[in-house]
Amino acid sequence: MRDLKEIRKDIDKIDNQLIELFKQRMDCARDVGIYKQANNIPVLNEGRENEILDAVEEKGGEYGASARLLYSNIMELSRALQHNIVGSGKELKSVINNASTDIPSSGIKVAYQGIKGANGHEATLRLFPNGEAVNYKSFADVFSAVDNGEVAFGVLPVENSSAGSVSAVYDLILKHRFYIVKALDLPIDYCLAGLKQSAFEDIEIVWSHPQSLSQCAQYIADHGFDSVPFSNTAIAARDVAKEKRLNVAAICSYKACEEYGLKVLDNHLQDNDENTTRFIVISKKLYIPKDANRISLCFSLPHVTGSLYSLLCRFNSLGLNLTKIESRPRQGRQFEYLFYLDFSGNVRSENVIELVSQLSEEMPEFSFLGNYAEPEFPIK
Ligand SMILES: O=C(O)C(=O)C[C@]1(C(=O)O)C=C[C@@H](O)C=C1
Repeated sequence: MRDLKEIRKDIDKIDNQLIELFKQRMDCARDVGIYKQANNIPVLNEGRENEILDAVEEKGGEYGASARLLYSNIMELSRALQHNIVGSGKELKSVINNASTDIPSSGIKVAYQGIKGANGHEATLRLFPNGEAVNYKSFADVFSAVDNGEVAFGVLPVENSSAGSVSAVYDLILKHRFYIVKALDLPIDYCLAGLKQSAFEDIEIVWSHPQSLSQCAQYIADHGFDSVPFSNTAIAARDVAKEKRLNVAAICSYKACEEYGLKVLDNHLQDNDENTTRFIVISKKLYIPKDANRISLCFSLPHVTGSLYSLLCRFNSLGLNLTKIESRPRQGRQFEYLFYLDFSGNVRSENVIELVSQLSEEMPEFSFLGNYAEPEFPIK
């Protein structure tokens, strides 16, 4: 066995050589950057990178896979350097610099999906206490209303703490790419809402939105109820009141129960006590409030080996905290995905805007979706 001190001496010697070579390589990358800027050539050259990665993997022998990983990181660093030289992301920087900081709070219409008493309605009232809440039948209708200017903003649920993402909304976000200007985690508390003349023992069937049925799945199973999906919790409550069947109740908010003249037959049905749903506000116009602390992006990945891995490394190396990553299959393209990503930060800080600008140049179908203020913890 070799002596540890001796081995470490060797490592130090090799590192001294490696760091010199690394500096020389970065100097070359900088020179390529200057050449690329002068000749208007894009920073990323996937073909060249793949050639280098294949060659080092082969030459790396038993360490081939590790050599590939090391080089993909090195080239990531060369690209970051070159993006600074060529001044990447000019368009995006100008969009961000021209964003307004103050979101109008009164004299505006705000769209939500469902009817009065729906969780979306409650979220809208909390997000825009002085706005006019306007209801639409579907999530797609909310997007259309924002698109054609019928309303200034739209409020949409994106994720529930126990039932997961609302994938239909993510698909619409990725399709329309409106800006996200606010977000809120709303505590969700469900009751069992029946007719005034019903008793708890009469109930055999529950009506609600599939997400809500899923958030109360254990409760429903424990009581042996049959469940029927509805497009919205408040619509389920309204229809229970309309159809007058003694054995049917809605799983809905306390507000919806009251709104449609129903009686609370049981309380707090959600399986998880900390049940919350995250709502976002979409807008055609970009607003970036001064206290913005969350950034959303969407893109697809370049065809470079390990591109998702190296993307995550970039956030990690800047100490930026990813709060969400969601992938959705691209329509009509097998095994190709669009990514939706949220992270903590403000684009007014230099390292954040540099990273976002670099990604805007490198990620196919990139969109900056917004930088908005979101409370760290659910409101009560
Ligand atoms: O060869 C180039 O075009 C470079 O910019 C150099 C380099 C590298 O570090 O090797 C960096 C970025 C490119 O995507 C490809 C390769």
